[in-house]
Amino acid sequence: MADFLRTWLSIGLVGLVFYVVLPARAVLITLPLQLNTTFYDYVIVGGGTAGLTLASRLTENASTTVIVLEAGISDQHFPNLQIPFIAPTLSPKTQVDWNTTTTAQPGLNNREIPYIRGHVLGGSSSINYLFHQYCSSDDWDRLSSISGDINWEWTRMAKYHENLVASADFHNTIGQFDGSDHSKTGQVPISLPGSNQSIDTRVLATTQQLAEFPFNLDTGGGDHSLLGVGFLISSAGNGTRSSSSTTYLNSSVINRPNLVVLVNVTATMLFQSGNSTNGLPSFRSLHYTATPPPGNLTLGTIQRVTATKEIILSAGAIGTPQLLMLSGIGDSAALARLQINTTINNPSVGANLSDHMLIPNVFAVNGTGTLDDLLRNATTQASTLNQWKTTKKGSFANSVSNTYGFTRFPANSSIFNTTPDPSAGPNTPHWEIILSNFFFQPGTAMPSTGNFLTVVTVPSTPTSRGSVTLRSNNPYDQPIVDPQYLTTAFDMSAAVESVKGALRFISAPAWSGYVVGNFSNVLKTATSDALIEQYIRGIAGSAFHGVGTAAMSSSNATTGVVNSDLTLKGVDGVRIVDSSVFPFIPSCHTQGPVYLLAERAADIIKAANN
Ligand SMILES: Cc1cc2nc3c(=O)[nH]c(=O)nc-3n(C[C@H](O)[C@H](O)[C@H](O)COP(=O)(O)OP(=O)(O)OC[C@H]3O[C@@H](n4cnc5c(N)ncnc54)[C@H](O)[C@@H]3O)c2cc1C
Repeated sequence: MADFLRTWLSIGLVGLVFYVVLPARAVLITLPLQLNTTFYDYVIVGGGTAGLTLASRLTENASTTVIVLEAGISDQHFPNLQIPFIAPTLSPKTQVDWNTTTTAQPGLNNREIPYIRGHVLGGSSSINYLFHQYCSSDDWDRLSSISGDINWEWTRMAKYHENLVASADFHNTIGQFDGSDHSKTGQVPISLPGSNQSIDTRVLATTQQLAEFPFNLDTGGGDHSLLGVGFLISSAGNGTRSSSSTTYLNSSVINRPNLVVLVNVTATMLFQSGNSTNGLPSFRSLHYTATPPPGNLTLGTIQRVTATKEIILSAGAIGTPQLLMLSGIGDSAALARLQINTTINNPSVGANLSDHMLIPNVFAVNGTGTLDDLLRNATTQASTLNQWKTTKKGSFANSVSNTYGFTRFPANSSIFNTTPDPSAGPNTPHWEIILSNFFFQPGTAMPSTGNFLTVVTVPSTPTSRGSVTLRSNNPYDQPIVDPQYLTTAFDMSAAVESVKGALRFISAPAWSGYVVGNFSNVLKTATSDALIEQYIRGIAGSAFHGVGTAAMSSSNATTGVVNSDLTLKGVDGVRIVDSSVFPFIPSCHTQGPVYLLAERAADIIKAANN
């Protein structure tokens, strides 16, 4: 999708840069020489989803000093990040993406696929697709049980909620969400779709016609079951993206004298600055350099910064284990092969990578209300862009979907014959269905004519586990990202069942005469599970929800990277707060869980240091 959208939007986006005026926010520091000191209470590596949440919360106390080091650029120069609908054009292979590619994936016919992660202030929350939920209460309860910390239970995490605002067009949203499930005092504005799409009524009719896909009044998860199909809640307010940068780092926060945000700098290594009173190695200093241009591996001038209280790693599920390993914290045999001295031997660092897959199933439809012509027609794009610029309404104010949902496999499903149910509990989905009113098949050129429906499916509880390892001891070298997609029998069966579920969804009477046929010739002739499997291996991609590479475990566990209070095991002075600490992938999109994690982390850190 990204390629064709970038093409069709290129003219409009150029226009946007000139016309959209961003709200005034303080200029971020880009040169280390501008710093007054190299000592701060907290040094946060990564100004992404979790990192900026923490920076904002920790500097609420005016006497607490914080520096954030962000490898990417400032989001303030990229107003197109704010337009929800064009999110898929922001990556891959752009200035705001790390441009990481996976290793050849055996489960995907040995394809190497883009592994997108934000390289910009706000991190992945600045470029993601804005789906927003908190996953199931079971997911949080499992985290609590694995970590041995009751405070990760959903009932105790629910207080860290978002701020539900009106839909972009202020339409009547009664029947589209449950207001009692949402806080109005949180930091991240979220909202319902601002404009109807022609397929919305068919989707809703399907929930009446097929018992398998009941209507879900609220898809936010947490207090409300995720199961069923309903309206998408987006991390957008008034038609504009809510990222961790636009929300937690708003103009009043960025102007705090006790907060410094340094962009375009890459942390390259933590180093031991002493020992704690109980004999653990203390890591409170780190090295960083100006971020080099892509592909430049020559080490730049090294700067040093020291935390008087803690270093907090929020560099994401790839960046955090990479930095740990560069610092000698990881599997000692692997580190030795790269001439890195081991300080802490912990083979769990970088292991256990878990990610969701996205399977885009495209169907030709008999109808003209799709958004395909918007994608093809420059005049319509220009007027839609203009509508967004002037009113923050219209198709560009919405995410790529209005409706979606989650479902479980029946308890007696043959899929459980060989693998016990990997879900966190009975209210946790096994797969997700997303309805998009246009052609959405990453990597495939959009047909020049025709109208399409894309039914994306996402298996929610994958059991395949991959890894992040170092390619070399050069901090600018991309790490080796190997998610091992679809390498378990359960994951392959779940993927096949999700596609069959998508086919059942569109076989409801509501779609009769509308869906004309499969776009994919492979799916068209896939008359057996084995053939559907082949189709999936050729088409599936990442949903960019990687977790698990610095997994949380109880303090007496023999595996894992952080304790339940997010302190790095075997080390003094370091915590990890980002998606890498989830030992299991939450069953929904991951930014909501990351925000909650970071909110609680801020409370833990404040309590520990007061
Ligand atoms: C394309 C895309 C679409 C997605 N869509 C959705 C969605 O619709 N809904 C949803 O819920 N989730 C979505 N996600 C996932 C979600 O956005 C992430 O799980 C979440 O934002 C991760 O937060 P994080 O804090 O762990 O990492 P990030 O937000 O990625 O932050 C990590 C930050 O650390 C910086 N960094 C890394 N290494 C270093 C270093 N050495 N020095 C300095 N800085 C460093 C990075 O540049 C980045 O800014 C999507 C992700 C992507 C990439």
